[in-house]
Amino acid sequence: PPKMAPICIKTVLISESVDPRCRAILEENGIRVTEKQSMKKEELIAEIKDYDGLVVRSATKVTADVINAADNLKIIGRAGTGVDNVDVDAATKKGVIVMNTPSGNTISAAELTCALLMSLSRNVPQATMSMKQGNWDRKKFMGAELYGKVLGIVGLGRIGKEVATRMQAFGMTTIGYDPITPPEVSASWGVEQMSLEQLWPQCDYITVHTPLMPSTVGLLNDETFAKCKKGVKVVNCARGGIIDEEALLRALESGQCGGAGLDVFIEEPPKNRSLVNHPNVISCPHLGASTKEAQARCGEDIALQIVDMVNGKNLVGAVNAQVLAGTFSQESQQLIRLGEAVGAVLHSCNASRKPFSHAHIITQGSGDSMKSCGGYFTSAVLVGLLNHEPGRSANLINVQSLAKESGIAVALYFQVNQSHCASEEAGVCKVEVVADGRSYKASGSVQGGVPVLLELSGSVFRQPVSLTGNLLFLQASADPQLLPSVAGALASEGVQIESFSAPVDHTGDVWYCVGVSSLLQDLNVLKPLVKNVAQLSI
Ligand SMILES: NC(=O)C1=CN([C@@H]2O[C@H](COP(=O)(O)OP(=O)(O)OC[C@H]3O[C@@H](n4cnc5c(N)ncnc54)[C@H](O)[C@@H]3O)[C@@H](O)[C@H]2O)C=CC1
Ligand SMILES: O=C(O)C(=O)COP(=O)(O)O
Repeated sequence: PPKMAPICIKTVLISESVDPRCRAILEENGIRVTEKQSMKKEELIAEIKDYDGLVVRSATKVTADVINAADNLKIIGRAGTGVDNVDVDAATKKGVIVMNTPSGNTISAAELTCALLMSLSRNVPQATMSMKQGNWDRKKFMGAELYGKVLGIVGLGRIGKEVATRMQAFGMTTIGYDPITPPEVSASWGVEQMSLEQLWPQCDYITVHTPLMPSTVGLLNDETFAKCKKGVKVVNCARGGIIDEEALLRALESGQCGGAGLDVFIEEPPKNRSLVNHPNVISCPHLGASTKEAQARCGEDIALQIVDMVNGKNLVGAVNAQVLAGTFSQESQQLIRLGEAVGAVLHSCNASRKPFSHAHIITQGSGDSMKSCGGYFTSAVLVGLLNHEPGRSANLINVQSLAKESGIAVALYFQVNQSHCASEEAGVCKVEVVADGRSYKASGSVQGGVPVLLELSGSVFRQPVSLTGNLLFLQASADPQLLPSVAGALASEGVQIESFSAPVDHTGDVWYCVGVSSLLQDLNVLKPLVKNVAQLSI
């Protein structure tokens, strides 16, 4: 039966070194935590089976195999920013929330970027190594000032901004490119935006701060290096591959690139050490977020975000599951219960058991709630429709993609209701679904916090039917004798009638709804009395 239970997390696996505050906060909130480290993929696949939550950093590869092996998984928490190590699509399909803590390590990553820029300008790491080898080589490590140089920042989000303002203090001119951050916004923190074509030839230094995604793989490549100033120095503190590693090596060897500061690699740790070993490359083993402060923030943030979600307080940091964002108020929870219940009623009335081809959902109301609930209300109806199909485990996160896979054409409309009578102010939903060419309709509302059914396929109930408990839906020709005959048939099965809702109209085949003490083992006992019978527990 459909249930809008709060997201329940009882057990969490932390598969990497995450600040101890994370475990402490989860445990203080009654969540059992297991910590493991350096797990091989097979171990993770075997271990993840029973956990409700997984907390990772960047080393755990949460692939589709891992996600699909996790029978109870509801959340993947990333104690950090980049989620490129998580197969977010696979998680969404499975109905698993992916959540990160995007601002906890911004300052640390920006500071390391600045450290690499400064080290590149003055050869600090190379000079240190030379000193340790007993040398005193003042000529070899001649540097250049950052003052007056041009820094190109590709990706003007959180980290890009912090790098810009810090390097401006050194007298650098900061220019940049970002397809989303508006130029006037970046201008307010001193970064002039321009196209990449204009940017490349102007830069003495280039630093990248984008996520890793198809459009950012190889942003710096043979072609773009060729457009840069000879001797340009580059920094990658974002993700391995944003600067094409092979193109970088070629540019370093030709002198087109004068030096690189790398914190991240396509493969971590990199097996191919040619970049790391190049004399003009300085590098770190992915240390951008490795500060006490960043780890404390990220560990604490991810735990608090999970706890807030479990307590139905709010949803912060979800990178998929946007549909859940507006679902934490009591009113939206009630609408979700209504949507799921109406969907479940229509599912149970689909006598053909053939798949649904269409779902049309109309929300009507004079208040704002019915207008703004469209996204999650539609998903809730689909959950009710699909969750009862064998092998399906639909929730608000994955149901749109499940509906698409099933070929259901979904349409949503909103109608403003001018009337101000109490029931209509609460809002009414009308849902029509089609299966095997036959249409089924239901309309419902929330009354006194409870979802109610107002109408079922043309039969308007005299009293709203409370959509809770065990319900039987009977389609029969209108007949005053129906109630006693049904009561008799049910009694013979040990089932008592708790409520009986008849329609206003008494012509032709109409729908009745009967509240019962328990569901029937076998619906056949009612078949001689009715045209159609369906049952449901909500
Ligand atoms: N080395 C480390 O330990 C750390 C690395 N990171 C990485 O840093 C990167 C950036 O992080 P944040 O600044 O927090 O992310 P953010 O989301 O605040 O900023 C990323 C920016 O990149 C922009 N962008 C997207 N596609 C682009 C393109 N094709 N060209 C130019 N800009 C593009 C976006 O519009 C956005 O403004 C992420 O890849 C993250 O994983 C983050 C923290 C620590
Ligand atoms: O937050 C990020 O994107 C990072 O790259 C930091 O990774 P980490 O948590 O140190 O494995």
